Amino acid sequence: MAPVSTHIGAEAGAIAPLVLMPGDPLRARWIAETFLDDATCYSEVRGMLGYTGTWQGRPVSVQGSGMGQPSMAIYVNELFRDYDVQSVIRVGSCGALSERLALRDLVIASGACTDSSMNRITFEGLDYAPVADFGLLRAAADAAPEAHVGLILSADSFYATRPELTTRMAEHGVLAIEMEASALYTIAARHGRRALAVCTVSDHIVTGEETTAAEREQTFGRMVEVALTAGLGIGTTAG
Ligand SMILES: O=P(O)(O)O[C@H]1O[C@H](CO)[C@@H](O)[C@H]1O
Ligand SMILES: O=c1cc[nH]c(=O)[nH]1
Repeated sequence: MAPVSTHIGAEAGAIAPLVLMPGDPLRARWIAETFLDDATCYSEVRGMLGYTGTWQGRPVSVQGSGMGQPSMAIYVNELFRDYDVQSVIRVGSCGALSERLALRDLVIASGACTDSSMNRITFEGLDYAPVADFGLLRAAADAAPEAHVGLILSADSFYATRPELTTRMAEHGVLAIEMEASALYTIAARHGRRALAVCTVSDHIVTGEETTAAEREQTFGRMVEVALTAGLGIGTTAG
């Protein structure tokens, strides 16, 4: 059988109803090798690795998204449209914007602000509020009582040209900054599917502390456990 989508080289039926989605394709490989049983690689297109295996006997896939909302949007659109995926949980890294957060803390994003023009174009000047699926959010918060639950900022630029605007977001309660959740939440809503972002603090914008690339790739296991527990706990095969 031939692949059914443009950017994911998987055959029909090769991707599970629940997909964990890190930005880093090598984190996808680490998650598959570390957490899943009988994982097989279904796509290597553009190096954006995807795997399907099982966790506690239930099928789960892991698909890299790349960095930024345009890249995430390509993969998540194809997962929902071409592979009938029901739930996507981003398992990402993020930068802490508040001193209440420490390196390696978990952040569960109830909603995602953004500086991206993607939704401005879609909604023609209206301010859409991209939010997590409530069932997934509640399940993840139950699975990780230590996590911070709240707003994050999905920025288009890793290297901010106007850091004062990030500070203003933090002054309005935004906990952390990353680059994909806003598009994920918006596209999931458009398709009537479930989405959540669970992130690990990889660097601290206030204190300047940071983790290494190898740590971001291979040591953020707690967010993976939380995502698997939440994603499989709520009946992911339902429409
Ligand atoms: O570690 P990932 O999941 O890629 O997430 C964060 O890391 C990248 C930037 O270094 C961006 O994709 C950002 O959202
Ligand atoms: O997008 C990101 C991810 C981690 N840390 C940041 O500062 N930004």
